[in-house]
Amino acid sequence: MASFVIEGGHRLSGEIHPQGAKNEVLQIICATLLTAEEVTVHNIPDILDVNNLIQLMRDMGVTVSRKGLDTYCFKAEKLDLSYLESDEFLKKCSSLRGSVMLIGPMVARFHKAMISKPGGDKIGRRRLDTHFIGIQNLGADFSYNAEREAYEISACELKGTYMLLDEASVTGTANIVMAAVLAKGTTTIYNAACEPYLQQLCKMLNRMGAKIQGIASNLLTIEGVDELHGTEHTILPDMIEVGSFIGMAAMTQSELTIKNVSYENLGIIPESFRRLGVKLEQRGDDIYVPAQETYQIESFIDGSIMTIADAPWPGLTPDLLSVMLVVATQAKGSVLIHQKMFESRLFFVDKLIDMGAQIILCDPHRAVVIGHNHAMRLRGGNMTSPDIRAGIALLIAAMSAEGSSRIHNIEQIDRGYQDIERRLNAIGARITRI
Ligand SMILES: CC(=O)N[C@H]1[C@@H](OP(=O)(O)OP(=O)(O)OC[C@H]2O[C@@H](n3ccc(=O)[nH]c3=O)[C@H](O)[C@@H]2O)O[C@H](CO)[C@@H](O)[C@@H]1O
Ligand SMILES: C=C(OP(=O)(O)O)C(=O)O
Repeated sequence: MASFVIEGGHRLSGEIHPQGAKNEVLQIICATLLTAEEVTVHNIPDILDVNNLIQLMRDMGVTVSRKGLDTYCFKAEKLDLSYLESDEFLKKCSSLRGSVMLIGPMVARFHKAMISKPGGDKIGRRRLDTHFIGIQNLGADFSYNAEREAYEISACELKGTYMLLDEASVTGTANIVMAAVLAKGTTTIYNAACEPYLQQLCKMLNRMGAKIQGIASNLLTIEGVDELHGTEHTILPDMIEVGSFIGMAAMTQSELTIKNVSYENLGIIPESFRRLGVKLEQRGDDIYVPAQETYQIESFIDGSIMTIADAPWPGLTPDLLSVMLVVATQAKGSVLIHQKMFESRLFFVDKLIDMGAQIILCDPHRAVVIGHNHAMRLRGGNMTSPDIRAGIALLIAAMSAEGSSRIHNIEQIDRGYQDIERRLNAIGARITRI
């Protein structure tokens, strides 16, 4: 298990470029299974989760060739369907959340799929009902093999239908869309998730010959087609990384320019940081964060205490709440951070409390943060990263802290942030991997 040693208290300066979006690329790679033709994908981040999925595709028989630093071609002409029944395949799926999105394309094109309980962050219950019920509605049979702890899915033919999802699940919507594009007839999905990740997936599928309407809304209409073709696709900048860099600049009182952020796809993220008092400017497609000695949390119009809460898109993504919570520890004022979606994502605050932060964890979903207004710096600490976003939040805390810190289990950070210590050291951080 690798660790980071961080010497805190160094200001950052200069420019940083966000990587391609992890949660988009996981969907896009799975979608390449929907055609026998070549799909070229640009701006693929070099991170653990993505590399594991690419390897899994190769193991399944997909021809994958690297065409450039961040460009790959996928050709799923023939698959080794027997591999999909192997223990090795199931074991690999269980270490990767994105693997759940193999079901939709596999059932649509090859009429069968097998999947073990997918991995990903241990941040509370992560049920798969939306995926399973949606694909069952299209006509697939699911059975649970208790001995192998795996689901077996089969379908002779998928048929379009109307469905109202019980929740706007991101990967669930992607899975159902990928199944529906090759189903007979029309599928209507209401309460669909509509993050830029999904908008990008639907746009790519349409370029491949799919007929999807309602992109960017929560009502998708999909007219099934007989087959899809090859295409080219470029992954958007990772909005969670962009938000992490905004938080990092504010906490370390640094002047930073975040380049080519695709501002129109950031939704409410910039405004949410502004509500914490963080100043930032849109400059073309960049975000400029000036060095700020202090930032003051806003109140609501009626004077009541600010709440930052997650919500399905276009609400605030839950993946940035850990970073926003850390930023609040040095703000002027108080804020309630309400993580509605996941029930174990706030427990990392005990580490921040050890570092000197003033936080009251009210219950698993809510924490009140009373900011220090930079009057007292956090102290360096020794901690373990419980999940990807708590990991980056702790890294931000350590970069702003007095003294040196150690973060263990940084594989969690590597899951989603490319070459992070090299990129941050290039703008002034002092992080060593050991
Ligand atoms: C690989 C990937 O893309 N992972 C992302 C994806 O996970 P994933 O697709 O697994 O997450 P879901 O959207 O299915 O749901 C996330 C959690 O929120 C709850 N929920 C969801 C929708 C809703 O309207 N109400 C509600 O309470 C679910 O019960 C679940 O506990 O979306 C999550 C929510 O943005 C992000 O945190 C993950 O980074
Ligand atoms: C929770 C996340 O990832 P995953 O869904 O892969 O666990 C995340 O990206 O913040």
